[in-house]
Amino acid sequence: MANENANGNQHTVTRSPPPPSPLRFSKFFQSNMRILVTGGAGFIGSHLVDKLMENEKNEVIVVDNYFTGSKDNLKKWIGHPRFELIRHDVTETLLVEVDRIYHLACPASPIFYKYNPVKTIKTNVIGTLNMLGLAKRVGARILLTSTSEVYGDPLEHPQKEEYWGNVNPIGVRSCYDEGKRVAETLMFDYHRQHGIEIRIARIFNTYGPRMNIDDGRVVSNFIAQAIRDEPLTVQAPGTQTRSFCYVSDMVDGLIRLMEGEHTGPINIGNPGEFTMMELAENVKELINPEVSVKIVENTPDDPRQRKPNITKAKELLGWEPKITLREGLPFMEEDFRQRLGVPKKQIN
Ligand SMILES: NC(=O)c1ccc[n+]([C@@H]2O[C@H](COP(=O)([O-])OP(=O)(O)OC[C@H]3O[C@@H](n4cnc5c(N)ncnc54)[C@H](O)[C@@H]3O)[C@@H](O)[C@H]2O)c1
Ligand SMILES: O=C(O)[C@H]1O[C@H](OP(=O)(O)OP(=O)(O)OC[C@H]2O[C@@H](n3ccc(=O)[nH]c3=O)[C@H](O)[C@@H]2O)[C@H](O)[C@@H](O)[C@@H]1O
Repeated sequence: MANENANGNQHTVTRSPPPPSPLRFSKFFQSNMRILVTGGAGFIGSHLVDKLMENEKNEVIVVDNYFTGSKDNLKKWIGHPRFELIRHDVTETLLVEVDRIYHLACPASPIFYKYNPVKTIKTNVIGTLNMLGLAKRVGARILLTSTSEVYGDPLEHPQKEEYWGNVNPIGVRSCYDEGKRVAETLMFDYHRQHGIEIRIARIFNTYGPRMNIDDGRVVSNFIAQAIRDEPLTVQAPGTQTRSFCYVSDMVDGLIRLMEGEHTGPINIGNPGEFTMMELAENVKELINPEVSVKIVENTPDDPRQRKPNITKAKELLGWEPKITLREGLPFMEEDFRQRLGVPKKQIN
């Protein structure tokens, strides 16, 4: 068996994959697909769970250690007969019987992934090894949520999947970006050596309702600051760019990748590119025109530009994002206002 990689090369697979569970082909309704979502109590994970639970043939198991996620994000499913929530750290082995593994468990906000960098590396390396071991034992297909951070501070713009990146291996972000790079390597080695069915998504900055209010990422920071009448903290120089994808588009892309025929890596993101100053101006205009913008010190190794080339996602998955930044920000504002208990001011 052979599979195409992002460069169009063939990866030779030496063994056939383990046989999947007979349930996948069961004639009579039980649950056709038993799906594990690691990190399912987090921001993207909980939206993914909502979408997967819409299909009554899916049974969903979430494992999460609640480091950055919360049971609150899943409260509508707790007690549902097709849903199970397990407090578990992916750095420990896990024995469950499943057909699909969406492997998201990993803190994503720089503040949180830098808080305990050794634990972040363990989560990416040991956590991914454990999930691959599980996939191998039960013959499950596994999808890894990798990141645009594997491109580091990119010297190529926009970033195509073929680009190998410009990553500092010893910097304060390395626990995350190098951790994800090793996780991708492990995925391909298990694929080549053991025939595991793999999928790799390279996710670009995603935002939406349910992000932690004090998550520290830029969109959640600006929205919370605008609602609280606090200055928007643009980290210097403010000309650095990001491309922001709304969470429902992201979930749609991840499911298409999982159920499609291509291993990836495939970029999933919205190519609309903004400087941080432009983002601040959009938030100001849409949410609170009276708020000020303050330039503050940046953190080391902050990538200067980031924009996905999504040709592969379009051609191979028939996917492209639908929601623009200016359409998505108000949905997030509504969620943040509700959680902060601050209604929108009436403008006369
Ligand atoms: N949101 C983005 O912009 C973005 C971009 C690129 C990649 N990603 C990737 O997508 C995934 C989800 O990101 P998110 O934005 O939802 O972040 P998040 O922090 O909201 O969710 C991560 C979840 O993983 C859990 N977790 C962390 N370490 C764990 C461990 N050792 N064992 C079990 N659970 C653990 C957390 O408690 C949390 O519920 C991550 O893998 C992240 O690297 C996200
Ligand atoms: O999409 C990705 O691949 C990665 O993107 C983000 O990393 P980053 O882009 O650095 O995310 P933010 O912390 O939101 O920072 C974005 C930009 O906003 C700036 N920023 C951040 C916070 C703030 O208050 N003000 C501000 O100007 C930062 O300097 C940076 O240039 C995520 O945190 C990672 O989990 C994810 O893997």
